[in-house]
Amino acid sequence: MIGNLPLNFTAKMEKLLGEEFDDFMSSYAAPRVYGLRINRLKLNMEEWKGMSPLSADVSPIPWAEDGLYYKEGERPGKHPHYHAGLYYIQEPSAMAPVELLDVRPGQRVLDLCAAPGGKSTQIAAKLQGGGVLVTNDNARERTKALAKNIELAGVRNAVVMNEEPAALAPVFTEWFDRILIDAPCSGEGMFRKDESMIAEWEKHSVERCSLMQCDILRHAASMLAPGGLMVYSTCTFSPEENEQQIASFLSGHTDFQVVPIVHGFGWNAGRPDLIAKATQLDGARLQSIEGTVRLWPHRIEGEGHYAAVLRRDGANTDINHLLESAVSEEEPAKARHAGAAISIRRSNEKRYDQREERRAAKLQTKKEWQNAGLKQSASKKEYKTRSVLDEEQPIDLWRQQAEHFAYGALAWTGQVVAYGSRVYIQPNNMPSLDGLRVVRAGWYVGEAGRGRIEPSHPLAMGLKREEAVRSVNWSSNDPQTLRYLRGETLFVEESEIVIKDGAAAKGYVLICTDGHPIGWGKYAEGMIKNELPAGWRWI
Ligand SMILES: C[S@@+](CC[C@H](N)C(=O)[O-])C[C@H]1O[C@@H](n2cnc3c(N)ncnc32)[C@H](O)[C@@H]1O
Repeated sequence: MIGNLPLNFTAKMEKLLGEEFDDFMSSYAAPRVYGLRINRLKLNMEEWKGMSPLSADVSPIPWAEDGLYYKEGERPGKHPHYHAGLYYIQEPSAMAPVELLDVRPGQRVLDLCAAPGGKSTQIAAKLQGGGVLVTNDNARERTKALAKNIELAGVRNAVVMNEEPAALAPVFTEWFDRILIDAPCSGEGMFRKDESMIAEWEKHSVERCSLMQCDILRHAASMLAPGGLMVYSTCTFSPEENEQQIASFLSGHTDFQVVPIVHGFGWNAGRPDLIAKATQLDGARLQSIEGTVRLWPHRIEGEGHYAAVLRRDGANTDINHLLESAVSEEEPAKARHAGAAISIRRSNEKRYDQREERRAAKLQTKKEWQNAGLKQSASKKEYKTRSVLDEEQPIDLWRQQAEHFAYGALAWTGQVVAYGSRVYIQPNNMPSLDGLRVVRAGWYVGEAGRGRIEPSHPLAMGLKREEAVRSVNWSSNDPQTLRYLRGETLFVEESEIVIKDGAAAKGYVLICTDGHPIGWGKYAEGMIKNELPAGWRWI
C-alpha cells in the first residue's frame, strides 16, 4: 500500500506533519477499521444489541451516538437486518460531521452533496421524522443510490433532489436551519480504504476540487437562515481544501463565524498556519480556524476527515418547526413553520391538480418520468403525461384506498402530491420545486394504475409493523425470511398473519423480520405473492 502512494502526496504530507509523519505512514500498514450506525428511526442501540448476532463483538465509536466498530470478516451487509434498514455501514470518521451539525427534530436541513446518503440517513435519524431533510447531489447516477438508501432507512420526511447548488439557492434562500456540505474532494483520506482513489487523486486535482468547493460553499451560505449552522467537511488532508477553503469563505462572508469544536477523541485542531498569506483574514478570525478539526488516521480509529462548523450571525434559530405546528387555517402567515399540520388538499383541488400537472411537465429526469408512468414524446423530446392518468386521479385513489393496507395513513404528517401516477407524501410548507430536478418529491407511498393504488416498497420500509393492516413476522434466521428476500412465493397458514379488526385476510401483507418491515407481499388462499422489487432482492 505505502509503495503505491504518489510521491508528491507523501512529500506534501511530510511537510505538513513534521514529526508525526512516520506515525501517519505507519497507519497505512495498520488494519482497516469498520463501522456501522444503528438506525434510530427503526430501533435503539439496546434493542439492536438484544437481537443482532453482530452485537457480541462491537465497540462504540466515541464521537458517534449510534456508531459501532465491527470486526473485519463480519458481513453486516449480508444479513436480513441490513435489508430491514436497521443500520447503515459507514466509515467511522465519516460519522463525525453530522454529529457536529446539531440536528434536532423539527429543523429544516439540507445535505447538499449527499450521495450515496450515509450522512443523510444519519441526519434523518436525528430529525426523528420531524422537520424536513432536503438531500441533493448533482450526479444523476449517484442519486439513485441516495434515494434507495433514504428509502431503505425508512425516512418519511426527505425530498431527494438532483441539482446544482446554484439552482437550489434562489428557491431556498435563507430557508434552512442546518446545512451539511460534505464536499467533493481529492479523497486523500480514502487511499487506505479504497486504492482506486489513488488514481482518482491525479484526476480530481486539489486545485480543481478547491474551485468546486468554493462555489458550493457560496451557494450554501445563501440558503442558511440567520443564526443557522453549516458544517463543511472533506475526507482529504490538503490544506487548500480544508483550512484554506474556510479562510477564503470567511474573508468573503463576514456574517459567518467558526463555532469552535471541542478537540476530544484524539481529534486535532485545524491549522491556521497552513493558510496562504494572501488570504484577507484578520488575526482573530484567522486564529478561529483552530476551532475546526482534523481527524488523522494515526490519531483515531478511522480513515480521516476535516470538519468546520460555521454559524451565520442572527437570532439563534433553534427553530423547532414541530413545536410551531399548532397553526390554524385562519393564520396563514404563520403557516410557514407548521411542521406537523396535516395538509391533505381540501379546497381548490382542481387548481392544485393542474399545478401538479404543470410541475410534472417540467420534470427532467427521464428515469423518474418512466418510473412515474410517463413517456417521452419522440419528436419533440419533451415529456408528457399519459391521458389515462387524468382519469385515475392518483391522489384521490390514495385517499380512498390507503387505509386498505396502511392503518392511519391519512393522518400522517405531510402533503399528498402526485407526480404522474406516483403518489408522495411531501413534508409540509416546502417551496415550489417547479423547474428543479426532483428525484423523490417526498415519501413515495404508492402508484396509481387501473383504478387502484399499489403500495410502494418505500412505503413498506417507512412503516412500523403496527401501522400495517396485515403483517407477518419471521425471525431473521427463519427460512421464510430468506425466501422472501430472494423474491420467492411464500406458503403460509392464514393464522400466521396478524390482521387488523374488520379487515379481510386477502390483501397486502407487510412482511417483517424480527419485527421490522422488509417489504410487501400479497396474501390469498395460503400463499403470499412476493412484491419485493427486483432491485431490492438478496443476490
Ligand atoms: C464526499 S461525496 C458525499 C458523500 C455523502 N455525503 C455520504 O455521506 O454518503 C461528495 C458528493 O458530492 C457530489 N458533488 C460534486 N459536485 C457537486 C455539486 N456541485 N453539487 C452537489 N453535489 C456535488 C458528488 O457527486 C459526490 O456524491
